[in-house]
Amino acid sequence: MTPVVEARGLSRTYRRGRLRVPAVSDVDLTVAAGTVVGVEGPSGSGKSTLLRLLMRLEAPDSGELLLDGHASRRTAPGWAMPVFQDARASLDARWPVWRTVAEPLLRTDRAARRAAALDWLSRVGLGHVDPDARPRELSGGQCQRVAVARALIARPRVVFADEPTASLDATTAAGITRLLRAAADEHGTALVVVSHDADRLAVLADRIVRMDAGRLTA
Ligand SMILES: Nc1ncnc2c1ncn2[C@@H]1O[C@H](COP(=O)(O)OP(=O)(O)OP(=O)(O)O)[C@@H](O)[C@H]1O
Repeated sequence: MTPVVEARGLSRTYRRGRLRVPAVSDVDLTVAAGTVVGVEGPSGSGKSTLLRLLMRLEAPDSGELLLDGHASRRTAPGWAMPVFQDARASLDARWPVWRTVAEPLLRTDRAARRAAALDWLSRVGLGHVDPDARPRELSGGQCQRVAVARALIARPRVVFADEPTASLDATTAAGITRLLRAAADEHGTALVVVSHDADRLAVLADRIVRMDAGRLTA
């Protein structure tokens, strides 16, 4: 079967003055449908840069990235969903949270979208939050859960998540971990999850890879 994500020799170097900082060096990574790959590694080892390359938010200096076997830049809306490290900044400050959660449900009518969003807010443990609240009225961890709900609501083919449980207490983090795992098991979503939390990754991931100074080790 064609992997959902196939990276070959991805490299990305940043310029800092006269210096060249190799953030990601010659990374090969394959992620099949229904599998969760955990990415761990020390701060500054290139994990977030790798995710941005896989999401095609940045172009690599060299290497190849195939998504569902295609090298073209465009994927269908909602095909790949992100959960960014700074969740609040990734949410539209002007939108009520229900609308943000429902955003990937492109063609559904408004009442159905709102109902689905309320259901997902409840699944991520935000059933008690006003669905018309704006992100500034929520805590960082609540914004993170809004981002997870938005990422999963339309059953995407792949989710790229950067520290999706970092600002959550242990019980809430366990609930979010179960939802991510269920997306893989029940809907065949592929997930790439960056986390500093080795225990959580051990529960969530089928395979854990480690970034070290831009290089990937098994
Ligand atoms: N936009 C940028 N411009 C210049 N250098 C950058 C940029 N983004 C990242 N870097 C550098 O690339 C390297 C990898 O950074 P990256 O954010 O990918 O690491 P990380 O493993 O995600 O770190 P953390 O765990 O702290 O989030 C670091 O040396 C960082 O300073």
